[in-house]
Order: sequence, then structure tokens, then C-alpha cells
Amino acid sequence: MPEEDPQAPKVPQKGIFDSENEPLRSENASQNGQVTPLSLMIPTFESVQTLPTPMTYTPPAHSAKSPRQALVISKRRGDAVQPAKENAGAQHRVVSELFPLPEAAQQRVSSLPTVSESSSTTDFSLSARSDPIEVDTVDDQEILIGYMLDRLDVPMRWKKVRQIGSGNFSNVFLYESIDQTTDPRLRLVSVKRIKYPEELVNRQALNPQLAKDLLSRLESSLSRELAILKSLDYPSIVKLYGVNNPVFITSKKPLRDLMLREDRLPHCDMIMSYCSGGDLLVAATSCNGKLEVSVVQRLFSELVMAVKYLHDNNVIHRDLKLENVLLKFPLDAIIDMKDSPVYLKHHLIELADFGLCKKIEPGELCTARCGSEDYVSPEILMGIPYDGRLSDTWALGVILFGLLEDRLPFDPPPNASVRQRNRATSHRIARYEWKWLRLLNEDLDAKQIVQHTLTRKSERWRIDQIRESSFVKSTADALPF
Ligand SMILES: Nc1ncnc2c1ncn2[C@@H]1O[C@H](COP(=O)(O)OP(=O)(O)OP(=O)(O)O)[C@@H](O)[C@H]1O
Repeated sequence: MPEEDPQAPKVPQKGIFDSENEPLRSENASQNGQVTPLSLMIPTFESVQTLPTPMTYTPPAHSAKSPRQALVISKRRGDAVQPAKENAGAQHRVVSELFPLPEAAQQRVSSLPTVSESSSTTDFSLSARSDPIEVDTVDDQEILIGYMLDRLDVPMRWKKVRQIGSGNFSNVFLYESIDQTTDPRLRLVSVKRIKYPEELVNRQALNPQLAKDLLSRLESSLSRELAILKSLDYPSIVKLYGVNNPVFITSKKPLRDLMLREDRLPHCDMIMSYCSGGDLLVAATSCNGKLEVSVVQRLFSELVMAVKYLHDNNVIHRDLKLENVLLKFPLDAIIDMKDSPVYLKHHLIELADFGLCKKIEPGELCTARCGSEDYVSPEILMGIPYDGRLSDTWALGVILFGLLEDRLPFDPPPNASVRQRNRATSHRIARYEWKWLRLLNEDLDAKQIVQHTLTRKSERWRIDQIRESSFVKSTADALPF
């Protein structure tokens, strides 16, 4: 039996079941008699008493990371399309998990069937209160006071420069230090400001039990991300420098403690290393398919090393995707650096977004179904206990394919029929349905990695096998970290 995730909530089996409690059958299943959990039911959020674990939803239309150019990778996140299409927003991603999305009420949320994970429910003293919870919202905060992890007693100040990103669970801002700092890394920092669920932000009257549940998920998810980030120390992984309130570091139940003090939900800012090149999705798509294989090799090899560091330390990421690979410098600068010694000496990427990561025991299987739709492995889609390391290597295969082919493997192929286009991405994933187009006749070492990762878990390469593959080994051996 797999061990259960100690920090995930208990989520009853509640997803894709019809009135007789029979799983709905997929297109595939109706042909071969097997049940595949691919159909979606779309409940309204209000009717969800227990939180759906993974959710397919339409991301908010507004985003600071919207590239304003046409993107070659066709099915881009709802926020990464041209302005005219922003509100069409029909792109879906599977996300998760421990607390509902901010602005959930505006989004199309679909629950998938899930496997329960045990909960470490925090006992918020909310059962007696029926009034809305006051939330500290500070998106316009110009001056940030923060505390470094190693100097929690000394406040430092930064001034907001601009917003640099937005995800489902956070807004990310660039801040510049006001104080004299001897540490050059702290001069420009990125600040990840956690978005709270819309029900809390809008202060709608919440069922006290639901509020308690929601807050406990929020707290355990936040604490987990902070604790794991704090424990990581690798050049190619985003660095947590500090937080806006030391309680987020010192307490195991920071929200509860701060709410007792202030009777309102405190905001949480994570002060982190800044990557001026933005994310790899935007950078790669801006090349219009002209990213050289040697650059792909350099960046991908470093990413493999970062994931190897995580797996060696029993951490799984569970949300590896192009958007979460940040570039330390703009891509043009990286390309110009190719002949300089810096190219191999300095880290060029930082892996970000540890909101779904988890510390696991060796051999432990996970049950929380989470990730981003295009990158999620078949076993997570199926709702069976999965090895998080193998789901991470699957996602690495998706990333590498995307960089090489300039489209994602489970998008409908460019020459797809209407019927193929109408099929859900999850159908193609469940059938391992991907193929080379641009590289069809190319003999390239990199293809071997994709072939051995976008495959059944029993045959799938682990991170060490990817590390030792010819495409990665020569570059990774040359990196000093
Ligand atoms: N350290 C950083 N430096 C530069 N940009 C960053 C940094 N961290 C995040 N960003 C930008 O902000 C975006 C959102 O950040 P992040 O993925 O951490 O948020 P999230 O809310 O957890 O996202 P998701 O919806 O993918 O879960 C990133 O895709 C990136 O463009």
C-alpha cells in the first residue's frame, strides 16, 4: 500500500461518477470496455462541499506575463494569447489541490475523480464564527518590509518596481532594495504574493466548516512550500531569501497564529531570487521555433540537474513546465554568451513554483492528483497511486519535446482533423498519443529522452538515466554545480 501524503486533505472519492455511482466512460472506454476517468463533470463551485483535488479551469484573463506576440506553441495558457482573445480564455489546465483557486467563482472548475489523501487538518477556531473573514489584501503595496531567513529580527525594506508575473496562486512583483545591503543578491528581488481564494477575498459569508477546511488547506500548502523552499540550496533552483512576516518561518501554523493576533487573514509575501529573463515558455515562443538545439541542450541539461537535486533529496516538484523554468538572463543574452566561459560556469535557469512540491519517503507513492494539464502523466490522470519522480520525468519529456518541436506533444497535431482537435488533451495523454513532425527524420540524441519519458511508467526513465543520456551527460559533466 502506498503511504498517504501526510499534508494533503482527505478528499472523498467524488469526481466523475454518474448517479448510479458508476464512473462515466471515456470515448476510449466505450470501445474497449475499460474505464478511463477522462470525462469531466462541471460542478459549480458553491455546490462543492469537499474540495475537488485536481481542477481543470480557465485561468484568469488578466496577467502581467502575457507576451504580446503571436505564440507558436499553439495552445497557450489563456493569459498568453493575443489581447483580443484574452477573454475567450478557453484553455484549460489541470491544477490542484490543497486549496481552491483564487477567483474560483469566475472560473470553470471541473472535478476529476481522485484518490483520498490523508489530512493534517489545522484546527482553526472558526466554528463559532459566521461572519466573513477579513483578508489583508496588499497588491498595491509600494514599500515592502521583509525579514531574511538568517536575520529574522532585522527588518529590511524594498520598493516596488513592477509586476513581473502572475499565476493561479500568486502575483509576482519585482522589488528593489531601499536599504544599503552588502548582499548584491538582495538588491533586486522577486516577491511572490500569495492569492487567496476568492471566497475569502470577497468576504462572502462562508459556511464555517468550509472556511475552516479552506484555511487549513491554505495553511498546510503554504507552510509546505515555504519549508521545502527553505531547505533547498542549489544554483538552478529559485532561492527563498525571506518573508514579509517571520511568523511564516517560525510557526508551524502561521495563519492561525497571525489570525489570532489580528483577527484577519494576513498576506504572505515570499522574497526570492529574481530571474530577469522571465520564463522559458515566453522566451522559447518568442524565438518562433528557431531555438538552436545546442541552447536547448544547455538549458535542459541544467534543468535535469535541478530535478536530480530534488529527487536526490526526496523532493518531487509535480508542476514541471516551461512556465516554471525561469531564465537568469534574457534569452538573447544567453545566446550571445555561447562562446564565453560564463556559459558553462554560471547557472542560466532557476526552477520555480514549489506550490505542489512534496517531500517523500524513498519508494513512497502519491495520491494527490495535481499538475498542469499538458504536462500531467497518464497515471496521475487515471487517479492511481503514482511515483512522483516518474511523473516529474514525464513532464521533463513534455518540456524537451516542446523546446525541440515548438509545440507540446499532446496538443492536436497541426494537420489534425476536426474530430482530433475536439478530443481532450487528456485523451491523447492516456493513449500516449504523440509523434514527431519537425524532427521526424532527424537523428538526434535528444529524441531518445523524449521516447523514454513519454512512455509507460514501467519503462520510463528515471532522472539518473536522463542525466546519463548522451544528450545531457556531456553538458552536465561540464557544469561546475
Ligand atoms: N523569481 C522570479 N523571477 C522572475 N519571474 C518570476 C519569478 N517567480 C515567478 N516569476 C513569474 O511569475 C509567474 C508565476 O509564478 P509562479 O509560477 O511561482 O506562480 P503560481 O501562482 O504558483 O503559478 P501556477 O499558476 O503555475 O501555479 C512565473 O511563470 C514567472 O513568469
